[in-house]
Amino acid sequence: MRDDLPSPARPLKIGTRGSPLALWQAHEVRRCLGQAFGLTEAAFEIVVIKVMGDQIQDKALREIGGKGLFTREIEEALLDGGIDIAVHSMKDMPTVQPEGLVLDCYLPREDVRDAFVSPTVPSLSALPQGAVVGSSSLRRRAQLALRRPDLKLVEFRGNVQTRMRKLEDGVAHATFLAMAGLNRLGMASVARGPIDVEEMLPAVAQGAIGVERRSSDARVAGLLAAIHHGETGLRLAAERSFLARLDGSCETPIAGLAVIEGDALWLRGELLRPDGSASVTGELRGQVADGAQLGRTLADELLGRAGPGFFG
Ligand SMILES: NCc1[nH]cc(CCC(=O)O)c1CC(=O)O
Repeated sequence: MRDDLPSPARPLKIGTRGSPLALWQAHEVRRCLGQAFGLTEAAFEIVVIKVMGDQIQDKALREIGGKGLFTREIEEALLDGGIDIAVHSMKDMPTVQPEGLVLDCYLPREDVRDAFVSPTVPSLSALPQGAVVGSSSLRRRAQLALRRPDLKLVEFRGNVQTRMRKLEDGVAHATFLAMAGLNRLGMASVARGPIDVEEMLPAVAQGAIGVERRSSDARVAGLLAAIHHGETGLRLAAERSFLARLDGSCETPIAGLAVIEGDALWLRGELLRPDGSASVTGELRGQVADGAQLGRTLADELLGRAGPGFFG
């Protein structure tokens, strides 16, 4: 193994998108591997890869459609050997990986909650009647429309700075961002605070970073095993099997969250109509090791209650 470690002469190539959050995540994986194996930064090379989802800024992503808008080019680089590992926000990852790739390494999960962000309004419940909220997340839009049909929703994309500028310009009174991203970028102060998961159930895998590799690469598998966080993996196994059973895509508003309490895993899920006119929620508890099965069972239960044509 020692002979196989990355070195400045043969660096491990880490593929990532170029956004500030993506770069932070890639640096964090480098830091964890460096610490686990006593390697300096020179033993790694960060390779920034442009993805389709970053190049289109003027449209809601669901209008462009298709899964993997943030991952396809990175996975192609992994498959053709241009990079050795790929670092992803698990929230943006399709539930099925391309032939030849595996995703079984997760860093410890950050805060899973959404943040309420507004220059003028102190909290979600303090939003006045008819206030304008910016979000392009189908889940957040549907959750808000369900609970607060009086609010006006407008599309909102771009990085944190762009969104803050739009708020300052009065384009909307408030927006939502993941606490995880804000915490990682040292920007938690832009948030008024986290929203309880009881009030807004987060996206499946929110706050989790995953590292993908080639299935055939035993050397890299050994490196990644040393930094894998087991509890995060068990939680994501449940959440992602829930999502996979629902065939969750960018067009379906779905929320899901698993937490581990001792030997028990507690999975909550929510399906919404995109216009927020209806939702079905449910929860299941079971053994930690049965997470994937719990996810499928909860998905089937919610789909049964939703009935055909629920998503419209
Ligand atoms: N869809 C974009 C995206 N993917 C991951 C995060 C945040 C970090 C995370 O959930 O790990 C964000 C931005 C946001 O929702 O605010």
